[in-house]
Amino acid sequence: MAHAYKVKIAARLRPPIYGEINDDGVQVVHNDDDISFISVPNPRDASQIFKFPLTSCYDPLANQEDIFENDVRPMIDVVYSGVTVTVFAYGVTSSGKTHTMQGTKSDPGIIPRAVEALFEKQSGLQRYHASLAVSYMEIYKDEVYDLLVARDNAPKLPVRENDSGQVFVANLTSLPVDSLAEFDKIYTQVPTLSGKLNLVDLAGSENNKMTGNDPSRMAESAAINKSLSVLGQVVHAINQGASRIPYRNSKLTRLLQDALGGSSVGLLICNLAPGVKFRQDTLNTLNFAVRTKNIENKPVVNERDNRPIPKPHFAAIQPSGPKLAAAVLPVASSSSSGSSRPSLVPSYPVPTRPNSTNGSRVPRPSMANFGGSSSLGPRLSQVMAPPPPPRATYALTDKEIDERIARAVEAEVARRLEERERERDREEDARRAAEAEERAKEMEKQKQKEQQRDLSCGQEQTLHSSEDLESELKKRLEELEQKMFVQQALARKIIEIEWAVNHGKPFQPSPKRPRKHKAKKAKAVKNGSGAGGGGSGGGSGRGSSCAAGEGSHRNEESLSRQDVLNSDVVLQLAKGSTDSSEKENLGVEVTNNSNNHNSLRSPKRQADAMLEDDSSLETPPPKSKKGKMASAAAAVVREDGSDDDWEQWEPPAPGKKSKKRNAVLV
Ligand SMILES: Nc1ncnc2c1ncn2[C@@H]1O[C@H](COP(=O)(O)OP(=O)(O)OP(=O)(O)O)[C@@H](O)[C@H]1O
Repeated sequence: MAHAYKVKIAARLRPPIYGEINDDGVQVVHNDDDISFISVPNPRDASQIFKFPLTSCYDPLANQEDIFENDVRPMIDVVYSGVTVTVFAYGVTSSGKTHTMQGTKSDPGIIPRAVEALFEKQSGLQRYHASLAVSYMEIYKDEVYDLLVARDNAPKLPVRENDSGQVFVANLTSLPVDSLAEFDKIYTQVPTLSGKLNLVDLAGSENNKMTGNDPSRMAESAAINKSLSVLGQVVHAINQGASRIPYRNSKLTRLLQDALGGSSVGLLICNLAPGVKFRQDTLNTLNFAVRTKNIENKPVVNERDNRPIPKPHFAAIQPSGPKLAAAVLPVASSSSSGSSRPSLVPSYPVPTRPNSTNGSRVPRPSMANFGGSSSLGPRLSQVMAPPPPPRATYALTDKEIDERIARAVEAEVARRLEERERERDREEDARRAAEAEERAKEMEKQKQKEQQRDLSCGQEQTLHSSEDLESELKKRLEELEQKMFVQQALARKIIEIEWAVNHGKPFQPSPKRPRKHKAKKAKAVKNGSGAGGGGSGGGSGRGSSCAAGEGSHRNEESLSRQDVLNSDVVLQLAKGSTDSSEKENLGVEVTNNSNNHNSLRSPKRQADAMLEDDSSLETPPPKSKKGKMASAAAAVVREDGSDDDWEQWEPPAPGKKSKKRNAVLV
């Protein structure tokens, strides 16, 4: 919750200028107990004195520096905390508003001093950087004009409100008053504060009787009166706790909205003209001041607090001061002119300040108490009564209130800065977290890519290795198959030789296998009946043709088991059979040298030759019909050698045999 901060009110009574009578119609009183107030006799009853205790009361001897140092310079610090500050001068024509706000070259007022202070403060900033820009506008006949463009074609500027409820003048020129280029360079890197100092010189609050009969001036005065009237209505509505504040009824109040119940810190300087001549205007001005000082702003939160102020309103105590009611705004008509036009009062030499020894007092903040929520009514009523209120009735002095307000503002500013710091830290953390997350995602993607690459690489390798393995297996299989064929052929021969030896009969090669079986086998192999199929197919193929069949297969197993009938042994047998007698016994005729050649060949070539010669391994022919081939084959495989069929089988006669063999070998 933002701290409520009341509008500060200062009153400055200018010295009489040339031609004016110093009749003590209005006085600034500094009591011994350091209470200052503005004293104005009741115009209708001089015995009655109205006393207006305000935040600061400056007598005619106060100079520009006093006002600036006491009331304005503290606001500069607030501006640099990011809070909008509005200082506006209010008073009757020629009361000294322009003198207070602008001053002269030799005696500069609040505006040049404030700008100078802003620069001083800016150069002293270490942690923050600030840019300064100036806008200058005039409200004339309830229209806003930009004073930084040529007057001839200056358009009327609209007053608008942004999303956060801040009122601004659209298209108003804003000129940088420092090197903006340098600021831009570091703008994005450092935090910036957006404070605003509104310095407002209002039009005279007098009635338009003094404007004469000039129609143009009358219209001008009416517009001024209207805006000042609305200003009074706004102040009144705020004090009443009204649900609707008529800010929009005039451009002036619209633009001062922030300073009147908004988020701006406000300082109202009431300029007072001396003498009985201005007494009624002075009362009007001070009435306005009294009502305005009850307005509470919230410098931090841009929200207007329309809640009723817990202090009795000035109007509520009007019965106790019947004369005061007439002095409350709106004012009656009088002569008036815009703030930018020259003063109606000619300028005269200003009296110099006398030495302090002559009893005049340096203006200082009033010590009068106005801060208590219930102090205004009694105080005002006491103001109406001759005896001043006892000191004890004031709970706090102005100084204490000022200190409290300053502390509250400082605390709020510190809180806001901390909040911004935390916000920045949070943003930084969030940014870092987002970056880390991004990096993690990136790494994860990279990892997945690498994994995919490795996987495809491994698959390729596996594929290659499996292809290699397959071709290797095929190669080995072919070799084994070839060996097996060789062994089968040899085994068959051995069996036949053994049979011939055992039966004392000459070796007679098996009858030639029919050609068609060979073709079948080739077809089977071609159809990919597999290695096992090749082996068994080959065996059966040959078995079916030579009647060796399973028997030869079993013998092949036996050969491989005992490793006796390996190719060397077989070759020896074959070699040994070269003897002619044995040749006769074995039934091997060397009529064809190809057999001898075969025995001298390499195992592979021998196998090929044997296979080729396999045609000579003729199975004993069936006795009768084809159907007996199977039983003959079964007889061959019996190990006990008691094969009736084979015994019954007679090798062919030599003559027939050679004929047959020739037929086979050819
Ligand atoms: N404190 C002061 N000390 C000396 N002279 C002053 C002081 N205040 C005002 N004056 C003089 O009084 C005359 C009127 O003052 P100024 O023009 O500032 O009044 P104003 O309120 O701005 O009038 P307007 O409403 O017409 O703009 C000027 O000549 C100015 O020099």
